[in-house]
Amino acid sequence: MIPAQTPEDRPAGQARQLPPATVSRLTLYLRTLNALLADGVENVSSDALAESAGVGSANVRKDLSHLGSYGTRGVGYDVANLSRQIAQALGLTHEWRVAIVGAGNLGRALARYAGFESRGFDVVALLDADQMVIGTEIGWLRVSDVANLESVLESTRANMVVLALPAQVAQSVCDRVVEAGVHSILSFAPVALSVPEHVNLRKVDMATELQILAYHAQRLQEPGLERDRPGA
Ligand SMILES: NC(=O)c1ccc[n+]([C@@H]2O[C@H](COP(=O)([O-])OP(=O)(O)OC[C@H]3O[C@@H](n4cnc5c(N)ncnc54)[C@H](O)[C@@H]3O)[C@@H](O)[C@H]2O)c1
Repeated sequence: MIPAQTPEDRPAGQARQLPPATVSRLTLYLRTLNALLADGVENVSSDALAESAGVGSANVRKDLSHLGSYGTRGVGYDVANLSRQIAQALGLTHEWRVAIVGAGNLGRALARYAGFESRGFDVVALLDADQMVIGTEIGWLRVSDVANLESVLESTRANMVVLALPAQVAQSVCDRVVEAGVHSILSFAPVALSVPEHVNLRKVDMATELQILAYHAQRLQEPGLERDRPGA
């Protein structure tokens, strides 16, 4: 995920636009580097980083060169330094406060997921339209009424919104989110949403991902075809 940033939000020195594939791979390197840090490892080679992230080592060197990081021959990359650089490039040194709209199966699961906080995302609000759900506690959050969306976004200082809503209401809620000034939106709703150009909208569509996976799985079974892997 690419956190949306206004120029004011952007940490000093981070002005460069990174290729989307690089951004995706940086998140993988960061996860690996954080695990190495936790194990007290100080240096890592591009080959080792490539292997643990499941990408080619040429990709690693190219991606990290975008950050101005070239490593030292025979030593590799300084783990702590590189992890800091990647976190900064991804905007993770910034405080991201996430509101989830839709407290159904998906919204509740996301709200309970403990892994967001350690990666710099604080879930600060959960909202729903159902009177049976509003006021209930999920994890440590109390579900707010979506009728108060604007004031909840303001009081929690949310700067990212996740839409975990039925398709038919997603656009109208999305419009309200944008109008309220939140310009980073991740949507799980199976519908195309339109947003103004200055808004960063990302869509997660698991069904599409599964279809892509099915396509690649089928290719692997066809003899003589190029063995292209998803994500390779
Ligand atoms: N992209 C994916 O990979 C993926 C995977 C699973 C589900 N989904 C989609 O995510 C969405 C949520 O799925 P789910 O299983 O949690 O559904 P769900 O029916 O369990 O939950 C939807 C919730 O949205 C609430 N809601 C309805 N209208 C609302 C509004 N105007 N404002 C606020 N809340 C409102 C409902 O009260 C309900 O609690 C659906 O659109 C589903 O298709 C996407």
